[in-house]
Amino acid sequence: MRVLASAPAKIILFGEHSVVYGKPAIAAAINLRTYVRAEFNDSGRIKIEAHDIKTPGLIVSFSENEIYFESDYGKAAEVLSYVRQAIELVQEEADKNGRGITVSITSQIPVGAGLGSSAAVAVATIGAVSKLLGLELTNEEIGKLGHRVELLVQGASSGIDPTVSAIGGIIHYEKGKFEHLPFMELPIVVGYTGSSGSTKELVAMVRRTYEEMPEIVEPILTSMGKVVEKARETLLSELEEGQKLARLGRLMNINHGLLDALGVSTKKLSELVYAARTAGALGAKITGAGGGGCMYALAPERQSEVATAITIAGGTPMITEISREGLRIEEVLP
Ligand SMILES: Nc1ncnc2c1ncn2[C@@H]1O[C@H](COP(=O)(O)OP(=O)(O)O)[C@@H](O)[C@H]1O
Ligand SMILES: C[C@@](O)(CCOP(=O)(O)O)CC(=O)O
Ligand SMILES: [Mg+2]
Repeated sequence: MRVLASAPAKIILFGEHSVVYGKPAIAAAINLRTYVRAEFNDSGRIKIEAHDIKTPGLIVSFSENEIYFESDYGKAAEVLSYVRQAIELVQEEADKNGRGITVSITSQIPVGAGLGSSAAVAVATIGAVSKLLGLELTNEEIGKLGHRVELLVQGASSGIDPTVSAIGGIIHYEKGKFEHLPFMELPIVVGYTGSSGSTKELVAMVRRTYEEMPEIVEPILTSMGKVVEKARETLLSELEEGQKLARLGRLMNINHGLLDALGVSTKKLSELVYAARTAGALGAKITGAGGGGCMYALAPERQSEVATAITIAGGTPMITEISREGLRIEEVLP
């Protein structure tokens, strides 16, 4: 039997980082996907084929007739820990870990770019392997298992990314609970700096600042939570479309400033944010953990101008759409 599953990337519209501290956040699935194929093999082992992951450079040294491999294979193996944990959790749930399984991954999502590649790979793996092992899980349950994977690998995770990747659409999320917000096409442009940041490290960095200066960081996190509530209110309001987007844009700019105050922006991210605003975006901010990765801009009728401005500022623009669908089983072959 062979199963092919896919799960989408996301952008965090409002509230990354503060969501880890129990504040609300809003995220949307977008139409870039990670595909995971799972099938049984006869080796009795788990085999992972990750086709899009760059491993640290290969280092070899030679003497007269010997080759010595000096690469850090520990690091390379660590990169696959989301996939490994996802497979192990499903095996536990299914109470089956006898048979060999081959998991093969291809992905459209840039890695470490704030677009939730870790959650998408975990959710798609859980989706494919659970189906292979005959477990009947809902997408919501798969999102919860994805959260456990992120907690195991990262040490901390709010769970918003695996939730939105599993169920799709636009969600308001707080402490493990979510609500779908009305679906709307948001005129967004994502700008990729080309560099990456590790969520695990950035979340730990914010935690250290919090512990060192709680009296300063707590009010920042509280303000972020308030920005999110205002954004939710705006999205649900009867305001005319233009006014709604203008208000959301202003809230994005405030949210970006607060993220910058937490220290998760970079020079390049800020340059892309300002380039987008100058080109007419109503708002622009980081999406995801920061430290590199992506920003996004809200740019009704200005998407192509903003995309050009992002290119000129040295980034890669991506005009993406919100995805209604979360985890999808693409194909089951006997
Ligand atoms: N296609 C993939 N195959 C295997 N692992 C992946 C893939 N995409 C992402 N990952 C895992 O997710 C990690 C990146 O997650 P993270 O630091 O949370 O950034 P983000 O979720 O913003 O991309 C990678 O280092 C790798 O461990
Ligand atoms: C920083 C955070 O709020 C979002 C991280 O998203 P990403 O892994 O950078 O795509 C962490 C979390 O919510 O668990
Ligand atoms: Mg992640």
